[in-house]
Amino acid sequence: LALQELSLLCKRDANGVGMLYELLRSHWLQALLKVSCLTAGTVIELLHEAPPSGEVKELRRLLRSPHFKALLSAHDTVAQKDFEPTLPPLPDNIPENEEAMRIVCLVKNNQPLGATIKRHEITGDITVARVIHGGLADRSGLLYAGDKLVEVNGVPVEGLDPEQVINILALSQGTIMFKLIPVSDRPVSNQTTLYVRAMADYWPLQDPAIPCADAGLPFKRGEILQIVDQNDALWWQARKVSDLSACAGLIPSNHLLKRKQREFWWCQPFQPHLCLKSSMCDGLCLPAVCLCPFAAGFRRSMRLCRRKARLQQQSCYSRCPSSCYSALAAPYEEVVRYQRHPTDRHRLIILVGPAGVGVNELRRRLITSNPREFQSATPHTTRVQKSYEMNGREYHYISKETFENMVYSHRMLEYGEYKGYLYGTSIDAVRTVLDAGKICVIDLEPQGIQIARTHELKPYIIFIKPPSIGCMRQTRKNARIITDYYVNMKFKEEDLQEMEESAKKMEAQFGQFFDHVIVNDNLQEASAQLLSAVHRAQDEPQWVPAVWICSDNQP
Ligand SMILES: Nc1ncnc2c1ncn2[C@@H]1O[C@H](COP(=O)(O)OP(=O)(O)OP(=O)(O)O)[C@@H](O)[C@H]1O
Repeated sequence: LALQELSLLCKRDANGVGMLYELLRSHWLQALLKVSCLTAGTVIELLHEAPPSGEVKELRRLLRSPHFKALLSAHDTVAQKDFEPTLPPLPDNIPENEEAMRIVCLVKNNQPLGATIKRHEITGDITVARVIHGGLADRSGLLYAGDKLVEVNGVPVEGLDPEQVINILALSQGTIMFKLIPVSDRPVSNQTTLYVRAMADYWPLQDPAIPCADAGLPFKRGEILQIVDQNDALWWQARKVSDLSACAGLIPSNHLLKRKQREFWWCQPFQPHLCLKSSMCDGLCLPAVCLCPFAAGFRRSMRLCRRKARLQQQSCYSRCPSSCYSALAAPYEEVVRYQRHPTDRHRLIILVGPAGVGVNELRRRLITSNPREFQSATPHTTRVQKSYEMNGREYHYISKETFENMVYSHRMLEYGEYKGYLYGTSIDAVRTVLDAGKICVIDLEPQGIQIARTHELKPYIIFIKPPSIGCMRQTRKNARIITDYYVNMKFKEEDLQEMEESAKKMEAQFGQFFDHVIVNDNLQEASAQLLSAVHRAQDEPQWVPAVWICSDNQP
């Protein structure tokens, strides 16, 4: 309506003076100016006096609704300039060259200021070193990296140490006033936000090199971080994706974290593809025969062979401090959000866990729940086929030479030797299941994870974790552990302890690769959790390594 009136006025009066006069006298403009000065309460009062038409009633109802009231109350606060706390007046002694000086007043609350300062080695100037994204200083939009501090709360900073300046800030109450010379050429940030998976743990409070420990962001391996600032070669700024509303924190840059790891991690990097030599005696019980069509991958000899792989790996665990791992190569792994297209192949599901935790029990239950949807990969072996077995069902029976060729051409996800025969799970066997449109579910020693992590298989890795020992004593009363000598042996106290220990080591060494963790306390609940995790992995967006998606250079 207002626009229509305006265009009419324009047509009537070419030189504009009359138009302006009429415009200022117009009812609609006067009403508009009046309303913008009124508080919400007054509007509602005015409506009471108005004749009770349908529109008035509706407006009254709208104005009384809680969200509208909140909006109007915010408007009223601003309209009445009802700010708190009241900022002090600007100082009288503003210098002559005030153009070059900026006075910044910030109200102190429980939050940290969100900026760090440093002293220039030669000039001794104290400058803002960095402003933390999302922090108080950043949100004020008044402080920038490179601004030179002249005064803090009226105290000249010339000649002071950064620590003394911080002391002044720490002691000040209410408001903080900075007098500063703005940085002449503020860097234009053209950085894109990057998402990474942390491949190591980081505790800023234990890092003597961090410029400000309180501004550090602690993180654990496997956590996804959003990197918002990489301007500094050594200290980046990041948030956790689990808490994007928080203000960013400092993390060591890729280069710095690698350097730290080189300093602290003296052990040999982990070698993922070990060939395991058996030193155990023969003459054990035969595996129980199971003719169900999805028996592949549950064979006892295969499991015992894998168990030995684990035992051999123990020697590496005992040599290493907490974090012996090849994260030395890449402390952060760039990740992207990936959602499988319904027509794409399914993601490989890998279950990892310490011996006896229930990996096979859970896998078996999952496959039995819907064999048309889930299937295991049939392992390969060099042992002789038994009369009741069928090639490709229990195992693929191949010669030692063929097996070794598969190993050399990196076609085995994991393999080992047991009782003089080779056993292994091949990438081809996984591919066969995936090509049939099924979800392939395998269990793997964690050492095989690195080989399985390819853009083709896009594995989703689930760690099956034991509950507390007390809990296992209760739940594992009827459980049976597979050993070399006994088929059905009850769990002993040492077995439970070993399971707990082994789970801790697996988490410490490989936790960064686990997409999901299930505590196998109650079997039914754990099975239900597994089923929903597997469906989520296929149908919902997940963080995956960026190279899987931008995969031109991927094997
Ligand atoms: N939550 C549970 N409560 C009770 N018993 C369980 C639970 N999970 C597994 N079990 C039982 O524990 C025993 C060991 O489980 P399972 O054979 O699946 O272990 P595993 O992790 O596959 O070990 P391995 O690596 O030796 O094959 C089985 O008897 C199984 O039924």
